[in-house]
Amino acid sequence: MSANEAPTGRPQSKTYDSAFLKACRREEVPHTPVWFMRQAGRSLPEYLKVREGIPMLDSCMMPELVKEITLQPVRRHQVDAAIYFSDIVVPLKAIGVDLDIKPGVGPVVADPIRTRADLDRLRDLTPEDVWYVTEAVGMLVEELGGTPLIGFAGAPFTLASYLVEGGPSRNHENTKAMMYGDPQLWADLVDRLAHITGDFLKVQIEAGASAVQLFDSWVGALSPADYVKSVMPASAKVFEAVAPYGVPRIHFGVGTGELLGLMGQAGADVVGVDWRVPLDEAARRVGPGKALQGNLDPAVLFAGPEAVMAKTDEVLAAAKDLEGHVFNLGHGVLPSMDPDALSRLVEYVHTRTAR
Ligand SMILES: Cc1c2[nH]c(c1CCC(=O)O)Cc1[nH]c(c(CCC(=O)O)c1C)Cc1[nH]c(c(CCC(=O)O)c1C)Cc1[nH]c(c(C)c1CCC(=O)O)C2
Repeated sequence: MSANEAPTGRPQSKTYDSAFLKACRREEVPHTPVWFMRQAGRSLPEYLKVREGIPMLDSCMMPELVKEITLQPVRRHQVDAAIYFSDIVVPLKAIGVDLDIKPGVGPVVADPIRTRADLDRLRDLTPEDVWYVTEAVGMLVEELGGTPLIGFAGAPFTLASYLVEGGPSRNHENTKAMMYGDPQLWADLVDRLAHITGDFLKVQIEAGASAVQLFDSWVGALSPADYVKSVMPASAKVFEAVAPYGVPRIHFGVGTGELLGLMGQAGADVVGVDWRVPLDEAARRVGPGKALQGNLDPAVLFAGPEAVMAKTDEVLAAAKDLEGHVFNLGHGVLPSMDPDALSRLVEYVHTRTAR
Protein backbone atom coordinates (compact mmCIF):
# COMPACT_ATOMS: atom_id res chain seq x y z
CA MET A 1 0.00 0.00 0.00
CA SER A 2 1.45 3.41 -0.92
CA ALA A 3 1.72 6.09 1.74
CA ASN A 4 -1.32 8.09 0.65
CA GLU A 5 -3.70 5.29 -0.20
CA ALA A 6 -6.56 4.93 2.29
CA PRO A 7 -6.58 1.61 4.15
CA THR A 8 -9.16 -0.76 2.78
CA GLY A 9 -9.73 -2.95 5.84
CA ARG A 10 -12.15 -5.84 5.50
CA PRO A 11 -15.28 -4.73 3.64
CA GLN A 12 -17.16 -7.82 4.82
CA SER A 13 -16.57 -7.08 8.51
CA LYS A 14 -19.31 -5.83 10.84
CA THR A 15 -17.27 -2.76 11.76
CA TYR A 16 -16.41 -1.65 8.24
CA ASP A 17 -19.13 1.03 8.02
CA SER A 18 -18.54 2.42 11.53
CA ALA A 19 -17.92 6.17 11.85
CA PHE A 20 -14.48 5.45 13.32
CA LEU A 21 -13.22 3.35 10.40
CA LYS A 22 -14.79 5.70 7.88
CA ALA A 23 -12.97 8.67 9.43
CA CYS A 24 -9.70 6.70 9.37
CA ARG A 25 -10.30 6.01 5.67
CA ARG A 26 -11.11 9.73 5.15
CA GLU A 27 -14.65 9.01 4.02
CA GLU A 28 -17.86 10.91 4.85
CA VAL A 29 -19.03 10.27 8.42
CA PRO A 30 -22.46 10.57 10.12
CA HIS A 31 -20.69 12.30 13.06
CA THR A 32 -17.10 12.77 14.19
CA PRO A 33 -16.12 9.55 15.97
CA VAL A 34 -14.72 9.76 19.51
CA TRP A 35 -12.60 7.52 21.69
CA PHE A 36 -10.12 8.27 24.46
CA MET A 37 -6.60 7.05 24.93
CA ARG A 38 -6.48 5.20 28.29
CA GLN A 39 -10.29 5.06 28.37
CA ALA A 40 -10.08 1.50 29.71
CA GLY A 41 -9.33 1.58 33.41
CA ARG A 42 -8.13 4.67 35.25
CA SER A 43 -11.06 6.69 36.52
CA LEU A 44 -13.92 4.20 36.27
CA PRO A 45 -15.25 2.89 39.62
CA GLU A 46 -16.37 -0.33 37.88
CA TYR A 47 -12.75 -0.80 36.75
CA LEU A 48 -11.30 -0.29 40.23
CA LYS A 49 -13.82 -2.82 41.52
CA VAL A 50 -12.94 -5.66 39.11
CA ARG A 51 -9.19 -4.98 39.42
CA GLU A 52 -9.26 -5.14 43.24
CA GLY A 53 -6.37 -7.28 44.48
CA ILE A 54 -5.17 -8.19 40.97
CA PRO A 55 -1.79 -6.79 39.88
CA MET A 56 -1.88 -4.88 36.56
CA LEU A 57 0.18 -7.36 34.53
CA ASP A 58 -1.73 -10.36 35.89
CA SER A 59 -4.98 -8.70 34.84
CA CYS A 60 -3.67 -8.37 31.26
CA MET A 61 -3.34 -12.16 31.06
CA MET A 62 -6.93 -12.92 32.17
CA PRO A 63 -9.11 -12.91 29.00
CA GLU A 64 -12.51 -12.61 30.76
CA LEU A 65 -11.27 -9.68 32.83
CA VAL A 66 -9.64 -8.02 29.80
CA LYS A 67 -12.94 -8.33 27.96
CA GLU A 68 -14.91 -6.77 30.79
CA ILE A 69 -12.48 -3.84 31.29
CA THR A 70 -12.31 -3.14 27.54
CA LEU A 71 -16.12 -3.02 27.33
CA GLN A 72 -16.67 -0.81 30.39
CA PRO A 73 -15.92 2.56 28.73
CA VAL A 74 -17.88 1.57 25.60
CA ARG A 75 -20.97 0.89 27.71
CA ARG A 76 -20.58 3.94 29.87
CA HIS A 77 -19.46 6.66 27.42
CA GLN A 78 -20.85 5.39 24.09
CA VAL A 79 -17.45 5.92 22.48
CA ASP A 80 -17.09 4.94 18.81
CA ALA A 81 -14.25 2.47 19.36
CA ALA A 82 -12.92 0.18 22.06
CA ILE A 83 -9.22 -0.04 22.88
CA TYR A 84 -7.89 -3.39 23.95
CA PHE A 85 -7.04 -3.42 27.68
CA SER A 86 -3.36 -4.27 28.04
CA ASP A 87 -0.09 -2.39 28.32
CA ILE A 88 2.81 -1.63 25.99
CA VAL A 89 5.13 -3.84 28.08
CA VAL A 90 2.94 -6.98 27.84
CA PRO A 91 4.77 -8.44 24.79
CA LEU A 92 8.11 -7.89 26.55
CA LYS A 93 6.85 -9.68 29.64
CA ALA A 94 5.57 -12.45 27.34
CA ILE A 95 9.06 -13.12 25.93
CA GLY A 96 10.53 -13.37 29.40
CA VAL A 97 11.75 -9.86 30.26
CA ASP A 98 11.72 -9.50 34.05
CA LEU A 99 9.51 -6.44 34.52
CA ASP A 100 6.58 -5.18 36.54
CA ILE A 101 4.13 -2.29 36.41
CA LYS A 102 4.36 -0.41 39.70
CA PRO A 103 1.24 1.57 40.65
CA GLY A 104 1.83 5.31 40.34
CA VAL A 105 5.23 4.71 38.68
CA GLY A 106 4.80 2.67 35.50
CA PRO A 107 6.85 -0.15 33.97
CA VAL A 108 10.02 -1.10 35.88
CA VAL A 109 12.60 -3.47 34.32
CA ALA A 110 14.73 -5.56 36.70
CA ASP A 111 17.84 -5.82 34.49
CA PRO A 112 18.04 -2.91 32.03
CA ILE A 113 19.44 -3.52 28.54
CA ARG A 114 22.80 -1.77 28.14
CA THR A 115 25.08 -4.24 26.31
CA ARG A 116 25.06 -6.64 23.36
CA ALA A 117 24.73 -9.57 25.79
CA ASP A 118 21.65 -7.89 27.30
CA LEU A 119 20.15 -7.49 23.82
CA ASP A 120 20.64 -11.20 23.13
CA ARG A 121 18.08 -11.92 25.88
CA LEU A 122 15.30 -10.43 23.71
CA ARG A 123 13.85 -13.27 21.67
CA ASP A 124 11.12 -13.18 19.02
CA LEU A 125 7.45 -13.31 20.04
CA THR A 126 5.21 -16.19 19.00
CA PRO A 127 1.39 -16.15 19.05
CA GLU A 128 1.55 -18.86 21.75
CA ASP A 129 3.39 -16.42 24.05
CA VAL A 130 0.30 -14.22 24.04
CA TRP A 131 -2.48 -16.82 23.73
CA TYR A 132 -4.59 -14.76 26.15
CA VAL A 133 -4.58 -11.84 23.68
CA THR A 134 -5.95 -14.00 20.87
CA GLU A 135 -8.60 -15.36 23.21
CA ALA A 136 -9.66 -11.99 24.63
CA VAL A 137 -9.72 -10.23 21.24
CA GLY A 138 -11.85 -13.04 19.82
CA MET A 139 -14.40 -12.72 22.64
CA LEU A 140 -14.39 -8.94 22.38
CA VAL A 141 -15.01 -8.80 18.65
CA GLU A 142 -18.00 -11.11 19.14
CA GLU A 143 -19.39 -8.94 21.91
CA LEU A 144 -18.64 -5.55 20.29
CA GLY A 145 -20.54 -6.25 17.07
CA GLY A 146 -20.39 -3.08 14.97
CA THR A 147 -18.05 -1.21 17.33
CA PRO A 148 -14.41 -1.46 16.19
CA LEU A 149 -11.68 -2.75 18.49
CA ILE A 150 -8.33 -0.95 18.35
CA GLY A 151 -5.29 -3.11 18.99
CA PHE A 152 -2.07 -1.41 20.05
CA ALA A 153 1.60 -1.72 20.81
CA GLY A 154 4.46 0.45 22.03
CA ALA A 155 6.76 1.74 19.28
CA PRO A 156 10.41 0.66 19.26
CA PHE A 157 11.78 3.95 20.69
CA THR A 158 9.35 4.09 23.62
CA LEU A 159 9.84 0.40 24.44
CA ALA A 160 13.63 0.82 24.15
CA SER A 161 13.47 3.75 26.55
CA TYR A 162 11.84 1.59 29.26
CA LEU A 163 14.23 -1.29 28.59
CA VAL A 164 17.42 0.80 28.60
CA GLU A 165 16.50 3.16 31.44
CA GLY A 166 14.96 0.39 33.51
CA GLY A 167 11.83 2.48 34.11
CA PRO A 168 10.15 5.80 33.36
CA SER A 169 12.63 8.56 32.53
CA ARG A 170 12.47 12.33 32.19
CA ASN A 171 15.66 12.82 30.15
CA HIS A 172 16.17 9.41 28.50
CA GLU A 173 19.89 9.78 29.18
CA ASN A 174 20.86 6.10 29.06
CA THR A 175 18.76 5.61 25.95
CA LYS A 176 20.45 8.52 24.20
CA ALA A 177 23.86 7.35 25.45
CA MET A 178 23.30 4.12 23.54
CA MET A 179 21.77 5.84 20.50
CA TYR A 180 24.71 8.24 20.10
CA GLY A 181 27.50 6.18 21.68
CA ASP A 182 26.88 2.75 20.16
CA PRO A 183 24.67 3.34 17.10
CA GLN A 184 24.98 -0.26 15.91
CA LEU A 185 23.79 -1.73 19.20
CA TRP A 186 20.96 0.82 19.23
CA ALA A 187 19.95 -0.01 15.64
CA ASP A 188 19.94 -3.71 16.47
CA LEU A 189 17.85 -3.11 19.60
CA VAL A 190 15.12 -1.09 17.86
CA ASP A 191 15.14 -3.52 14.94
CA ARG A 192 14.58 -6.43 17.34
CA LEU A 193 11.77 -4.48 19.00
CA ALA A 194 10.24 -3.74 15.57
CA HIS A 195 9.95 -7.47 14.91
CA ILE A 196 8.40 -8.16 18.31
CA THR A 197 5.97 -5.25 17.94
CA GLY A 198 5.00 -6.15 14.37
CA ASP A 199 4.32 -9.73 15.41
CA PHE A 200 2.30 -8.56 18.42
CA LEU A 201 0.11 -6.31 16.26
CA LYS A 202 -0.41 -9.16 13.79
CA VAL A 203 -1.74 -11.37 16.60
CA GLN A 204 -4.33 -8.72 17.47
CA ILE A 205 -5.38 -8.12 13.83
CA GLU A 206 -5.58 -11.84 13.07
CA ALA A 207 -7.84 -12.26 16.10
CA GLY A 208 -10.15 -9.50 14.83
CA ALA A 209 -8.89 -6.02 15.75
CA SER A 210 -10.19 -3.46 13.20
CA ALA A 211 -7.37 -0.92 13.58
CA VAL A 212 -4.05 -0.60 15.39
CA GLN A 213 -2.34 2.24 17.22
CA LEU A 214 1.41 2.43 17.63
CA PHE A 215 2.25 4.48 20.74
CA ASP A 216 5.57 6.29 20.54
CA SER A 217 4.71 8.24 23.66
CA TRP A 218 8.18 9.57 24.48
CA VAL A 219 9.68 10.09 21.00
CA GLY A 220 9.05 13.84 21.29
CA ALA A 221 12.37 13.85 23.20
CA LEU A 222 14.19 13.61 19.84
CA SER A 223 15.07 16.10 17.11
CA PRO A 224 13.73 15.43 13.60
CA ALA A 225 17.23 14.50 12.34
CA ASP A 226 17.74 11.96 15.12
CA TYR A 227 14.24 10.60 14.57
CA VAL A 228 14.95 10.03 10.87
CA LYS A 229 18.30 8.37 11.52
CA SER A 230 17.71 6.36 14.67
CA VAL A 231 13.98 5.64 15.02
CA MET A 232 12.04 5.99 11.79
CA PRO A 233 13.43 2.86 10.08
CA ALA A 234 12.28 0.67 12.98
CA SER A 235 8.83 2.29 13.24
CA ALA A 236 8.43 2.00 9.44
CA LYS A 237 9.23 -1.70 9.71
CA VAL A 238 6.35 -2.17 12.17
CA PHE A 239 3.89 -0.38 9.88
CA GLU A 240 5.10 -2.38 6.88
CA ALA A 241 4.60 -5.63 8.76
CA VAL A 242 0.88 -4.96 9.16
CA ALA A 243 0.28 -3.12 5.86
CA PRO A 244 -1.00 -6.25 4.03
CA TYR A 245 -4.02 -6.45 6.38
CA GLY A 246 -5.28 -3.07 5.17
CA VAL A 247 -6.51 -2.00 8.62
CA PRO A 248 -5.94 1.66 9.61
CA ARG A 249 -2.66 2.29 11.37
CA ILE A 250 -2.62 5.14 13.91
CA HIS A 251 0.63 6.65 15.19
CA PHE A 252 0.78 8.80 18.32
CA GLY A 253 3.36 10.48 20.49
CA VAL A 254 3.50 13.32 23.03
CA GLY A 255 5.34 16.58 22.26
CA THR A 256 5.80 15.51 18.65
CA GLY A 257 4.91 18.82 16.96
CA GLU A 258 8.19 18.83 15.03
CA LEU A 259 7.86 15.14 14.10
CA LEU A 260 4.27 14.95 12.86
CA GLY A 261 5.16 14.86 9.15
CA LEU A 262 7.82 12.21 9.72
CA MET A 263 5.52 10.06 11.85
CA GLY A 264 3.03 10.07 9.00
CA GLN A 265 5.77 9.19 6.52
CA ALA A 266 6.82 6.27 8.71
CA GLY A 267 3.65 4.58 7.44
CA ALA A 268 0.68 5.78 9.49
CA ASP A 269 -2.77 6.27 7.97
CA VAL A 270 -3.86 8.38 10.94
CA VAL A 271 -1.52 10.69 12.86
CA GLY A 272 -2.30 11.35 16.52
CA VAL A 273 -1.70 14.92 17.68
CA ASP A 274 -1.27 16.16 21.25
CA TRP A 275 -2.83 19.46 22.37
CA ARG A 276 0.21 21.63 21.61
CA VAL A 277 -0.41 21.93 17.86
CA PRO A 278 -3.87 22.96 16.53
CA LEU A 279 -5.27 20.40 14.11
CA ASP A 280 -5.30 22.73 11.07
CA GLU A 281 -1.59 23.43 11.59
CA ALA A 282 -0.98 19.70 12.21
CA ALA A 283 -2.67 18.95 8.87
CA ARG A 284 -0.24 21.30 7.13
CA ARG A 285 2.69 19.53 8.79
CA VAL A 286 1.40 16.03 8.01
CA GLY A 287 0.35 16.79 4.44
CA PRO A 288 -2.46 15.30 2.36
CA GLY A 289 -3.57 11.69 2.38
CA LYS A 290 -3.74 11.15 6.17
CA ALA A 291 -6.47 11.47 8.78
CA LEU A 292 -5.71 13.11 12.13
CA GLN A 293 -6.64 12.09 15.67
CA GLY A 294 -6.90 14.45 18.63
CA ASN A 295 -6.52 16.74 20.40
CA LEU A 296 -8.32 18.22 23.42
CA ASP A 297 -5.95 18.93 26.32
CA PRO A 298 -6.90 16.28 28.93
CA ALA A 299 -6.50 18.85 31.71
CA VAL A 300 -9.44 20.82 30.26
CA LEU A 301 -11.72 18.07 31.64
CA PHE A 302 -10.99 19.42 35.12
CA ALA A 303 -12.68 22.71 34.24
CA GLY A 304 -16.47 23.05 34.26
CA PRO A 305 -18.78 21.90 31.44
CA GLU A 306 -18.87 25.36 29.82
CA ALA A 307 -15.10 25.46 29.48
CA VAL A 308 -15.00 21.90 28.14
CA MET A 309 -17.57 22.79 25.48
CA ALA A 310 -15.69 25.98 24.51
CA LYS A 311 -12.35 24.17 24.18
CA THR A 312 -14.02 21.31 22.29
CA ASP A 313 -15.50 23.84 19.85
CA GLU A 314 -11.96 25.14 19.25
CA VAL A 315 -10.76 21.62 18.40
CA LEU A 316 -13.73 21.00 16.09
CA ALA A 317 -13.26 24.35 14.35
CA ALA A 318 -9.59 23.56 13.67
CA ALA A 319 -10.65 20.13 12.37
CA LYS A 320 -13.30 21.52 10.02
CA ASP A 321 -11.37 21.03 6.78
CA LEU A 322 -9.49 17.83 7.65
CA GLU A 323 -9.78 14.89 5.26
CA GLY A 324 -10.60 12.69 8.23
CA HIS A 325 -10.88 13.44 11.96
CA VAL A 326 -11.08 11.09 14.93
CA PHE A 327 -11.77 13.08 18.11
CA ASN A 328 -9.58 12.15 21.07
CA LEU A 329 -7.73 13.76 23.95
CA GLY A 330 -4.22 15.03 23.29
CA HIS A 331 -2.99 12.31 25.69
CA GLY A 332 -4.57 9.76 27.99
CA VAL A 333 -7.44 9.93 30.46
CA LEU A 334 -6.12 10.79 33.92
CA PRO A 335 -7.04 8.65 36.94
CA SER A 336 -8.64 11.58 38.81
CA MET A 337 -10.94 12.55 35.93
CA ASP A 338 -14.72 12.60 36.43
CA PRO A 339 -16.16 9.82 34.24
CA ASP A 340 -19.37 11.83 33.75
CA ALA A 341 -17.38 14.66 32.19
CA LEU A 342 -16.05 12.18 29.63
CA SER A 343 -19.53 10.85 28.85
CA ARG A 344 -20.81 14.40 28.37
CA LEU A 345 -17.88 15.15 26.06
CA VAL A 346 -18.69 12.18 23.80
CA GLU A 347 -22.30 13.27 23.54
CA TYR A 348 -21.30 16.87 22.85
CA VAL A 349 -18.96 15.96 19.98
CA HIS A 350 -21.58 13.65 18.48
CA THR A 351 -24.28 16.33 18.64
CA ARG A 352 -22.09 19.16 17.37
CA THR A 353 -20.88 17.17 14.37
CA ALA A 354 -24.07 15.28 13.41
CA ARG A 355 -24.57 15.55 9.67
C1 LIG B 1 3.75 4.89 27.97
C2 LIG B 1 2.64 3.86 28.06
C3 LIG B 1 2.51 2.86 29.05
N1 LIG B 1 1.37 2.14 28.74
C4 LIG B 1 0.79 2.64 27.62
C5 LIG B 1 1.59 3.70 27.15
C6 LIG B 1 1.36 4.47 25.89
C7 LIG B 1 0.21 5.38 26.03
C8 LIG B 1 0.50 6.66 26.75
O1 LIG B 1 1.37 7.40 26.32
O2 LIG B 1 -0.20 6.91 27.70
C9 LIG B 1 -0.39 2.17 26.90
C10 LIG B 1 -1.53 1.66 27.66
N2 LIG B 1 -1.62 1.28 28.97
C11 LIG B 1 -2.87 0.82 29.24
C12 LIG B 1 -3.61 0.85 28.04
C13 LIG B 1 -5.00 0.26 27.97
C14 LIG B 1 -5.91 0.71 27.02
C15 LIG B 1 -6.38 2.13 27.20
O3 LIG B 1 -7.28 2.35 28.00
O4 LIG B 1 -5.86 3.04 26.49
C16 LIG B 1 -2.79 1.41 27.05
C17 LIG B 1 -3.09 1.70 25.60
C18 LIG B 1 -3.38 0.32 30.53
C19 LIG B 1 -2.71 0.75 31.77
N3 LIG B 1 -1.35 0.85 32.02
C20 LIG B 1 -1.13 1.23 33.30
C21 LIG B 1 -2.38 1.40 33.93
C22 LIG B 1 -2.58 1.82 35.38
C23 LIG B 1 -2.30 0.67 36.26
C24 LIG B 1 -3.44 0.31 37.18
O5 LIG B 1 -4.61 0.69 36.94
O6 LIG B 1 -3.15 -0.40 38.16
C25 LIG B 1 -3.38 1.09 32.99
C26 LIG B 1 -4.86 1.07 33.20
C27 LIG B 1 0.20 1.40 33.92
C28 LIG B 1 1.16 2.19 33.11
N4 LIG B 1 1.81 1.73 32.00
C29 LIG B 1 2.60 2.72 31.47
C30 LIG B 1 2.44 3.87 32.29
C31 LIG B 1 3.14 5.20 32.06
C32 LIG B 1 1.54 3.53 33.31
C33 LIG B 1 0.98 4.42 34.39
C34 LIG B 1 1.63 4.23 35.72
C35 LIG B 1 0.78 4.90 36.78
O7 LIG B 1 0.76 6.13 36.81
O8 LIG B 1 0.14 4.17 37.53
C36 LIG B 1 3.38 2.58 30.21
